[in-house]
This record gives sequence, structure tokens and C-alpha cells, in this order.
Amino acid sequence: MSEDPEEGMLSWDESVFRDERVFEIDYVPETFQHRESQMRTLQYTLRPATRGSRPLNAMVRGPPGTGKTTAIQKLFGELRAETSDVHTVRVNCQMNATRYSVFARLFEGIFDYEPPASGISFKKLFGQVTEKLVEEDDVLVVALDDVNYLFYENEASDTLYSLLRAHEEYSGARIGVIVVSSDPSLEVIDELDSRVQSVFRPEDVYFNVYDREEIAGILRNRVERGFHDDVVSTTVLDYVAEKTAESGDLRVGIDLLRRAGLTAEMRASKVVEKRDVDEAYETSKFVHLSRSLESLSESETELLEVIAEHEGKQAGEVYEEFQAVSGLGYTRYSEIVNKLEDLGIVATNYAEVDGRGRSRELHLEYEPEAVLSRLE
Ligand SMILES: Nc1ncnc2c1ncn2[C@@H]1O[C@H](COP(=O)(O)OP(=O)(O)OP(=O)(O)O)[C@@H](O)[C@H]1O
Repeated sequence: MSEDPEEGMLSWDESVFRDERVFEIDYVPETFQHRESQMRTLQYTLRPATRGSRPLNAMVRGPPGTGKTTAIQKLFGELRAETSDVHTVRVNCQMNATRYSVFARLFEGIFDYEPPASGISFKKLFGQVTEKLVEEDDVLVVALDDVNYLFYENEASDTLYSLLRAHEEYSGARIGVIVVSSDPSLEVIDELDSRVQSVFRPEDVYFNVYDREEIAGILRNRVERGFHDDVVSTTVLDYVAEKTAESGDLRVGIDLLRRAGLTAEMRASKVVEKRDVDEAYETSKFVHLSRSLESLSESETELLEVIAEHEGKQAGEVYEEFQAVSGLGYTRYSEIVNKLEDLGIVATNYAEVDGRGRSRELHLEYEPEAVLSRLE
């Protein structure tokens, strides 16, 4: 590595980054452009909470990386600044995909400590959460983020039912619910039990995919905060925006900027070039896949491995292999296939098999290598 800055090279203690943290996954941006109308609707649904009343429920939908979580974080921040009589709890359902663990997170949000690890019954947990709300005369606003995971585990109806009927069991309990789905193919309301449908009439708020110009504007903001001046040219930024617009997931663009910066540093370059973006993209384009794989259980991972090793094979054949490694039965196998399909990792299609009618084939939506290397 050259140490002569005159030649446009970075010395070992220099960095292209001004503040690398702005590219981190949990960074909440100061400016939140292009979401004014969605924020207005959500503020309207939550307004009753500031007056001590039960807020309206809301349903936030939109593809991954379109700012849904950020909107919730901003709103909850505003609400907490406004009043101390409202508890706001965002539950990540990818990590908490059962009714019990959702309520364990609510308990934690309200009491500021975790429920006993020895495990108490759901009824008791539920009772403690609601009693505390009534006792303190507080309102609770719950955001079930990535609620689609509750649907994949068949836990959505029970969870919502408990939240929405809490005031009937504990009179005076005031809870508002925001469900956030990032699965465009999930019909949230249709998939709920009728007993839930009859009490859940949320305000619908849609987060559309940002277009290329919007993406460039948002990323420019990040570049200004995250990189030193003149590290990322307009041409390179536009190139990053173009790559990001292919999926529309802003997370790809943010990851791409950070990785391209690191790649430039590796070359000891003071500027990020297109080739750094190209190199980084080979990893960044899998941001969504990596995130989906994070929360898979052991048997889900096992099945995915089998599918990756038997790309395009028939469902029956894949089952036999899976059964041999996991010992699980066909019903569980089908459930996992459905979940992997909902997650957009696996696709199934029907093919004609000679003389045996139609049969289901399993395919990966990604190159098998990309999946397998991320499961290690
Ligand atoms: N309008 C915006 N301005 C600035 N940054 C944004 C904006 N929208 C999204 N982001 C950034 O993009 C990334 C993804 O956003 P966020 O997590 O809010 O998306 P999401 O819709 O909740 O995604 P998912 O459905 O996958 O959970 C975050 O780093 C966030 O800071």
C-alpha cells in the first residue's frame, strides 16, 4: 500500500468514511424523505393515544426495504416525546414468531425487564401485561414488525385476537396495533380467522417501492454523512441507485455503499469507483437472502440444504432425502416448503411426469451456491 497521499492513495490511518455508522442496519436516518403521506396517516391513527384513548389500528404493507420499520421508529420516537403515558413496543416477529414470545417482548417493554426465564403460562403473562396497563392508566401501542412471520407459523390470528380483545378481559386496557407486512403476496386480512376479522378493521397504509431518483436522493444524503467529500462522485452514486432500483430494496443500496467504500479502501484508493460497486454488488445483492436465512430453524435449514443439493427434483424425492436427515414427517415437510416459498427462497412448479400425471418440482430462487455458502 502506498503512503503517498499526493498520488491519490490512502495512507494506512486514513479512511474514505466520515462516519461509517450511518450504514449500519439499525441506524435511524435524520431525514426521512418521500414518506410524508404515510407518516401523516399513521400519526392520525396514533393521535388518540396522546389523549389517553385507544388508538386506531393500522396495517402497513410494502416490499422489503421501503422504510416501514423506519416509519415506526420515527413515530414511536415522536409519541414518546409527546407523552409519558404511552408505551410503544416494536416486536420483530422474524425473531419472535409465536404469540408467547410476542407477549414476552411486550412484558419487557412495559416492565423494563424480561419475564421469568423459568416460563410462566401465556395466560399469566397476558394478565400481567394488561393489569399493569390498567393500573398505570397507560396506553400501549404495539407494532408487529414483519408480521408475515407470524402467519408462516400460524400464530397471527391468536396473537391479534389476544391483543384486540384485551379490553374485554381486562376492562380499561387500551391497546392499539400496527401490523407491518413485507410479504407482498400475503393477504393479511383474508388470512386471519373470521373471529379476528370481525374486530380488526385497520387503516391501510402502503409503502410503494422508491423509484430510481428517490433512491439516489436518499442515498446522496447517506453519502454526505457517511463519506468524506468527493469520495463518491455523482456518476458512481447514480450507478449505485441504478443497481438498487433493480430490487427496490434500499437496504441493498446502503450495504452497497458501505462495501464499495471498504473495497476502495482495500485498494488504498481515496475515491470509490464503479468497479468497487460492481465488486461489492456480488455480495450486496444477497442482502435480502441473508436476512431471510437468519431466523431459519434447524430443520428449515436442513431442508433448504437438501433442496439446494437436489435443485429441480420432485417433491417426493426431496422428501425422502429430507426424511433421512431430519426424521420429520410429510406434514411438517410440506409446511416448511410453504414457508420457504413464502420467503421467496424456494419456488415450486408443477410438471408433467411421463405416465404419472402432474408432480411438484422444487427450485431455488437463487443460485444453489449462494444459498449453501450462507447457511454455513
Ligand atoms: N425515506 C428514507 N430515507 C432515508 N433512509 C431510508 C428511507 N427509507 C428507508 N431507509 C433506509 O433503508 C433501510 C431499510 O429501511 P426499513 O428497514 O425501514 O425498511 P422496511 O420496509 O422496514 O424493510 P423490511 O420490510 O425488509 O423490514 C434502512 O436502513 C433505512 O434507514
